[in-house]
Amino acid sequence: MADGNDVFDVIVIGAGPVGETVAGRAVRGGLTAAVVEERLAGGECAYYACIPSKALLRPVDLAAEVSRMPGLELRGPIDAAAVLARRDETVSHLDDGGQVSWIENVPATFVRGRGRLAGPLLAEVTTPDGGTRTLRARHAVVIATGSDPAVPDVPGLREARPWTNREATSVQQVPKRLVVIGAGPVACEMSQALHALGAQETTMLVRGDRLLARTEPFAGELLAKSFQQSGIDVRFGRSPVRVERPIPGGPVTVHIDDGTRIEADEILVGTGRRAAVGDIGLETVGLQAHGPIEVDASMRATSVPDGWLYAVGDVNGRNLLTHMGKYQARVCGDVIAARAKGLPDDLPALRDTADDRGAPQVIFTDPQVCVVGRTESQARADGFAVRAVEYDMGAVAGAFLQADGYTGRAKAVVDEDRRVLLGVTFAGPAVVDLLHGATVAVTAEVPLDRLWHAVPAFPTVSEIWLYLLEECGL
Ligand SMILES: Cc1cc2nc3c(=O)[nH]c(=O)nc-3n(C[C@H](O)[C@H](O)[C@H](O)COP(=O)(O)OP(=O)(O)OC[C@H]3O[C@@H](n4cnc5c(N)ncnc54)[C@H](O)[C@@H]3O)c2cc1C
Ligand SMILES: NC(=O)c1ccc[n+]([C@@H]2O[C@H](COP(=O)([O-])OP(=O)(O)OC[C@H]3O[C@@H](n4cnc5c(N)ncnc54)[C@H](O)[C@@H]3O)[C@@H](O)[C@H]2O)c1
Repeated sequence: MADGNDVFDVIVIGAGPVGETVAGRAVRGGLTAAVVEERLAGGECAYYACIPSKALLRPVDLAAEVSRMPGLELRGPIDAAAVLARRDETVSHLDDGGQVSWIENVPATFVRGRGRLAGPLLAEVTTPDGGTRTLRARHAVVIATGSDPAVPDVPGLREARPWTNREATSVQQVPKRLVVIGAGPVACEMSQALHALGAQETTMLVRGDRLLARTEPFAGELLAKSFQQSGIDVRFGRSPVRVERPIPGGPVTVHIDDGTRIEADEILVGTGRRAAVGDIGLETVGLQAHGPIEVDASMRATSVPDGWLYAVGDVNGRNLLTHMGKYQARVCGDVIAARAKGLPDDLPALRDTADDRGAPQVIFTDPQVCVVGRTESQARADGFAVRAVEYDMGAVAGAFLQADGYTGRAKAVVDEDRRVLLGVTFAGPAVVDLLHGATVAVTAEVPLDRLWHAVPAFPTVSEIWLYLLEECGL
């Protein structure tokens, strides 16, 4: 049984960016909270995903910018050792002391160990010394355990101990020959970063016919062109059928479905994620122990009676993005506090409405790919009266000042019935800061006739908005 010190209003299992945020909001709402973490507070995002990957990509982006500006020249290739050293700084050398202090300053109680449900409102923690600590929640338990990389069932692949995002982002010695499986954000970002940092022979095996298949087709086409120009070997319609690595850590041979094979120093899988629900005691509360935990718009697990279990972030499978998980966490922490105090729990801020409209996302490659809302094909499939307009970003004054030979494209998807934007995509250099304007327009459903009066400054790349609206007939 939990002793008096181990009873909290809210228990959060998993101290990634999402779990930390739930605790912060619940305490802000007047509750007490405990946060359980088995590895590093800060989660995948801080040490093996968003932060280190962007630290590896930023110099690549800058170098590309320099190469497009006459009069500027890099003195030599990118100094990979310096980049890796800076990467180590950005991940605090894998020391989570700063994150633990943040949690304690909330103030919330930090509990190091592996957490699992042990029945309604009960969690059991296996502590690093092998002991067990039982925590009891008065109001809610929140699962924020994130996700793990999915490794495809290719004969010999698991035995070859492939790299996942963890090894790729914490790389110490960049392999010269690299094979990457996948064409999503992980595969694209890490292929470009590692290629620029020394993986001279980088081959991407893409089972479909484009990169970033969930985005507008032109985004993947621009990216593929950029990869091919830089020397990355992108093979479409190709999958590995067998992998061999006879000597652990030695060269790896990848047999491909066209009968050819590649020898490489390392193989990286970027083939999606699985919700981290293994061995967290879901069966003790009647939930199935595989797949994302389904939740309602207040983040409550839909299949658990009495409404005390919540799930936020990657583990609920809504949108596997840090900012969307943290948004869900704000909803979740606030709604738990409201319910605990018997306050109205159905205010607009206490419901997730952003996930369904389409999350904003930036793929930090060169070119950058920024998306929010629906693509044209998604909007059509959802039954909207769609009008889609595109514009060449290279024709915008701000863009051609930005770089010689600026290549980029933008697209807006409009709901003709309501005259609001359903989705926007930008692909090109230095487009990242255009995204939030698009997010405001899409999520707040700003009518096009009002958007027309949001005049973009000259000569900025934002003038793309003017041209897209003109294409819509304004
Ligand atoms: C290479 C890569 C790059 C990415 N880049 C971006 C990006 O640029 N922008 C973006 O928005 N998203 C990005 N993402 C996605 C982002 O990393 C995730 O969406 C985000 O980390 C999810 O946060 P989370 O808190 O739900 O899970 P996590 O960050 O995975 O944290 C979950 C935490 O729970 C802990 N845990 C798990 N089980 C238990 C247990 N039983 N007991 C105790 N603790 C437990 C884990 O140790 C972990 O610390 C990237 C992902 C990858 C793989
Ligand atoms: N900058 C960012 O926002 C960013 C960066 C990295 C990751 N993420 C997020 O993290 C999550 C994971 O990213 P991801 O790229 O691993 O997953 P993903 O699901 O986005 O892409 C997986 C890719 O692997 C391919 N694939 C899947 N199974 C395969 C198989 N058996 N054989 C060959 N190919 C296979 C798919 O066709 C796809 O191209 C995503 O939700 C992504 O949005 C975000």
